[in-house]
Amino acid sequence: MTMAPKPVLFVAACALVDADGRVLIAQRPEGKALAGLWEFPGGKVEPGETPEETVIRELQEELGIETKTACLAPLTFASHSYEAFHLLMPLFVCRRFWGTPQPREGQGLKWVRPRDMRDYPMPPADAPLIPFLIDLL
Ligand SMILES: Nc1nc2c([nH]c(=O)n2[C@H]2C[C@H](O)[C@@H](COP(=O)(O)OP(=O)(O)OP(=O)(O)O)O2)c(=O)[nH]1
Repeated sequence: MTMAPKPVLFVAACALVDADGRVLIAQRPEGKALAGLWEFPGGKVEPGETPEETVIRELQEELGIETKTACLAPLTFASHSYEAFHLLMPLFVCRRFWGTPQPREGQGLKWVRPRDMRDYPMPPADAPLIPFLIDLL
């Protein structure tokens, strides 16, 4: 039997870094897929958007902060097969942003050191990204 090919889902995410080298993670709200897990802020790349534009939009919508393309540095990416789709997710690093992140969607927010991220359950696609943040910070 042949299987239907999985669609590739294109998501863009961002590691916001504070002056102490901690990274912001957000808890996925109830009702969404992977609810309760801690993730990097971000979301689906909409048609016509660059991944940088997606990150800038999602940071505004989810956290109420502003940044710009010049402040987003590519770090690495996730490529992970979930049951229903294959996730392709570039991860940017952002150290320069305006405003204080607020939980605009009622999500939990936490600033954590990359070496402590293992204490926060994250989606399976995210685990391979953590060593890159440990090396960077
Ligand atoms: N934002 C984000 N999504 C992640 C991470 N790891 C991971 O597997 N994902 C998955 C979960 C979702 O299947 C997908 C992101 O979609 P989403 O549902 O959060 O995106 P969105 O905000 O555009 O969604 P929605 O309002 O349409 O529900 O990527 C991560 O670290 N950050």
